[in-house]
Amino acid sequence: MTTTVIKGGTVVTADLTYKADVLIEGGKIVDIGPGLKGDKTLDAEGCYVMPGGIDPHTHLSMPFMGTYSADDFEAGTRGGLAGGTTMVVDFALPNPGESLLSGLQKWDNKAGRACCDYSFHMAITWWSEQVFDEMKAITERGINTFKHFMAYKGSLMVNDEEMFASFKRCRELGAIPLVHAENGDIVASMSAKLLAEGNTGPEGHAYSRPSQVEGEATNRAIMIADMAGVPLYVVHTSCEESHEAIRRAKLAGKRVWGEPLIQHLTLDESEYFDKDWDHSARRVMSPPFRNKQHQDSLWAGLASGTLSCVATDHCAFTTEQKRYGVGDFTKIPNGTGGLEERMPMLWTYGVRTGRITMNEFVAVTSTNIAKILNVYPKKGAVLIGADADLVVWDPEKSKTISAKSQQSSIDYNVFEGKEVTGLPRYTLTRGFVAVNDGAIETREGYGEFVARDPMGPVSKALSTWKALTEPRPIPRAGIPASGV
Ligand SMILES: NC(=O)NCCC(=O)O
Ligand SMILES: [Zn+2]
Ligand SMILES: [Zn+2]
Repeated sequence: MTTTVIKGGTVVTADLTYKADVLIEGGKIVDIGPGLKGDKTLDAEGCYVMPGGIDPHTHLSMPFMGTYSADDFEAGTRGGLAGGTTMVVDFALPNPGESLLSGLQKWDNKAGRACCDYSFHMAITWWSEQVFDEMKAITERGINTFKHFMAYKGSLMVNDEEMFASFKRCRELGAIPLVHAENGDIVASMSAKLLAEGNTGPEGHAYSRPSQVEGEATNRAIMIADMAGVPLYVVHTSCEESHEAIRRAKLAGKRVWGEPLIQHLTLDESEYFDKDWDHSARRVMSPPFRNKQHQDSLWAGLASGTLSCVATDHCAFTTEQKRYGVGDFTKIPNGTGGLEERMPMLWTYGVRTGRITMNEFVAVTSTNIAKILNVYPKKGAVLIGADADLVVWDPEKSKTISAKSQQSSIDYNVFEGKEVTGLPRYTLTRGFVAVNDGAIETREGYGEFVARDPMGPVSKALSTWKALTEPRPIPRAGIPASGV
């Protein structure tokens, strides 16, 4: 078998920084140390050798709001690799009333085109005995996370009773529930009022989803998860109110993780006040972009560890698709791109500004989520035996982000014109060099499904603690427990 050596670089992991070569064989890391030799050499002089990024939140070819998100698994993962991401986790979305297994089959079919490894979260969009039963079959297929939409009333949204039932099932199975935390009833009511008052433009989207809507839902989901006895992962945490709820829960010993998006960290609400309808509509996503105070809160969360992972929620729509919502902001397909930009933007606005360290960068782009998903150290690590999903990061390489040179298939880029410094020289997916000295040489269909076992360390610990402390009957002399 041929070997590849990454030579002369500095290995950067979530907790260490040291000079070493990395030797790869059969898609795995087989040695780390000085003076290594291989059949093929990749020059990493002046570069950092880091675990490839894991994006835990994408929607590729997602049927949504009367259309499909425009980037499929090929274009999405090609963009990811171009920006240093070597694994994506997409959401399998059965329609309400549809079997989870048939929903999964559809995503299996689409993901066959992926250029890097991938996994799925399963969405719970309705509740029944069938869903309860199929959740077990889903975990046996290597999926240990279940997503719940608290928003999108009338389509994907589940109510508290359904969420509580599903969370309890997650606990039995050792799985982790995820939530899109926005109060869908309030959003629907506020949207109707705004439209009736003539607020039909894209800014209406932001007005209909203030931060309280997110803070309330986040806190509610945390409390429901605590009563069900499961950990909770809150996707796209965008504001202080939601972060506050997560922070408070963490300090109280609850097992909760928050996931800010690169868009919320670096783009703000002023985008919605642009005079150009297309400009504003292209940035419509849920939750919407927030103000600088909320952004500061998210950055502080990454630095302090109260927020855990930076994702993209990559869900790209063309301008033509966005125009479905001319005259009614509730019809603008929600979503933005970011797969190619996540790592360079976070490096530029996080590491280069001193908001986070290089090791924290690795933690929040890769290692933390690998641990949460229970795939560490196969993924998210530079260790002997780990998959050779690596990025050789050139901290001096710069570019200006532009739709003209992007991998995504859409006609604009929400980060257009941003100058980034810090880009991959090489990106390796299980040893295959998909980005070669900046050239994109991805292989469609190369990606493999990554199965994830349930009952990861946190689920196990919390389950043990909840079993120890659960309510018990008090034995009383002369009173039978059965009441007979
Ligand atoms: N975030 C967004 O606006 N679109 C994708 C679906 C979701 O995650 O809510
Ligand atoms: Zn969402
Ligand atoms: Zn999403």
